Amino acid sequence: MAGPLPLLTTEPVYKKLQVHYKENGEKICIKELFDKDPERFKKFSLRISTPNDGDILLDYSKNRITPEEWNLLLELAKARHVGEARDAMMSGQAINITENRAVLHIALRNRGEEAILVDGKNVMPDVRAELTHMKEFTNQVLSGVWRGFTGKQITDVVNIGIGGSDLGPLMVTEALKPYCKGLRSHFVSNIDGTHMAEVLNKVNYESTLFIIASKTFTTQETITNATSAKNWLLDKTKDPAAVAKHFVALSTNKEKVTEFGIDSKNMFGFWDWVGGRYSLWSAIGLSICLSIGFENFEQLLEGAHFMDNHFKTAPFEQNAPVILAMLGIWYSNFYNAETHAILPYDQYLHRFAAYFQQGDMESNGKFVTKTGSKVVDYNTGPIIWGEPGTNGQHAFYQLIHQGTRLIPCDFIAPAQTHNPIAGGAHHKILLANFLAQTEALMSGKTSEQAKAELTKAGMSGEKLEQLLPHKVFTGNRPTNSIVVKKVTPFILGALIAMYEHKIFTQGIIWDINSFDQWGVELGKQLAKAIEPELANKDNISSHDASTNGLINFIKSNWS
Ligand SMILES: O=P(O)(O)OC[C@H]1O[C@H](O)[C@@H](O)[C@@H](O)[C@@H]1O
Repeated sequence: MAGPLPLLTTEPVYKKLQVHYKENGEKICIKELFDKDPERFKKFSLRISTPNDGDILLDYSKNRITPEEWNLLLELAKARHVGEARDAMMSGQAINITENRAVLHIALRNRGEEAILVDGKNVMPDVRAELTHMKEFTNQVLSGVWRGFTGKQITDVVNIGIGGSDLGPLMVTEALKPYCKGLRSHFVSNIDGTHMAEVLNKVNYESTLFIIASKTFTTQETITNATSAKNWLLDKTKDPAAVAKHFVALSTNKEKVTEFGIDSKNMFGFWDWVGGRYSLWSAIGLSICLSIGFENFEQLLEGAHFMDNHFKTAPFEQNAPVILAMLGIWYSNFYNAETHAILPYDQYLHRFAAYFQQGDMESNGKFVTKTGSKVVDYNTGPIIWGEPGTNGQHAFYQLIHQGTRLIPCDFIAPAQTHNPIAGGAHHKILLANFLAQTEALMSGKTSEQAKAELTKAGMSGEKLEQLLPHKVFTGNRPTNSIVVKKVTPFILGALIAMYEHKIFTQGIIWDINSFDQWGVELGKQLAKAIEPELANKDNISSHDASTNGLINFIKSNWS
């Protein structure tokens, strides 16, 4: 790619999209598009066939796009050189420019033979060696060869980490519970002592393995929590030798791991080219391996690798990450949608949206372009949120259906459940609700329809007229539906990678660096300054009046 990208809003095709939006945007009626074109579902949906886990269906036909806008959006992806940027990432170039690092989570799940070079060195032998280390350790723990200090078999695993060293393993462990081999998994992230205390109450020191997960091994929350766990163990065993049997570390920082007191042979490494929020595929996935077994973890990697290949080779009009990305651009940058909801109709995926809050918002929550200028006339990353269906339906869907904001939603549903209880009745109801929601969001209910219903129910006159406007649904609310056969490790890996590459593509369009996270630093710095001020009860006056007032109020409540 020759030189830096021009400002997004000066791209000729972006300008064309602006004209289209101005002339058409508010007039596009999804339902009418279906009426006009019986082939619309066929044209605006994509089936990706996996080798053994069925097809992934992405139905994006219920969106406010006509073929004209869609072609322009795909043209925009080309104009922004998404293909070249993708190839630069996948070939190990230092695309994380503010940290001068490659971005190679794809190497962690590369199942092919090809070399991937960073500064001229093939990283694949190291990746494979670490996977072998993880496999051996997992098998030792699961088979009972690895035992606690007093000879008991391990029954509980506590992952201590935060952000990318917590959310991924937690989300995947929950999502793949049906594949659990029997160990109980716990996750401690919050510095709030309650989180650690509650877990320690549940486990037995003789059969508990602590995994200290931290890329940097300097994160205050994690090191404080790990130290408390270590002291708890030492308090019970009265023997420092116990640490070697109950603590392992996942990190890029050998020196700090050793300093903490964990033997380097109990350390699983990774590299600075693995971003925290893209690290579940690395040693950070050890708690996943211990939960579902190494073979299933490999299936997760296989699924992600499959999606990497899809992203790499499929033309943009059939490329799931690019399609999702460009739809998001349409809503964020033209309709000014502020948020994007991820709504999995699968209880096991209950942390999926939370995981992508970090994945998306830490990646694309940036206001400075790669060349350092301020983004002034377009929005970057949206606010990501969501809860599993049908819980969300009974909580916040009211606003999605009848609120004043436009909220594009992704619905994710498996055709088959892992738990077909009551003869499969639950799953049929769940699926009926998923299908009904996307239909309702698109179709809405006109005043005439609502009136007919009220009349049928025996209502008339002033009462009917009063109630009528409240019963109207404007509809035309856009949704994507992502349907899979079943949430297997392979499919989950593919879905996660699909969203990762969507985020990547949007970052390229917006010309921001999706791979740093300076925004988390300022709060950390200021907390360090406040900490000593909480050492005693003295009145504080070194901050603004509000911060002083808050500190002094807290202190006055210490007795
Ligand atoms: O794994 P670590 O180094 O403990 O970092 C944990 C988290 O810290 C910060 O909040 C950010 O840098 C996140 O991206 C990261 O995931």
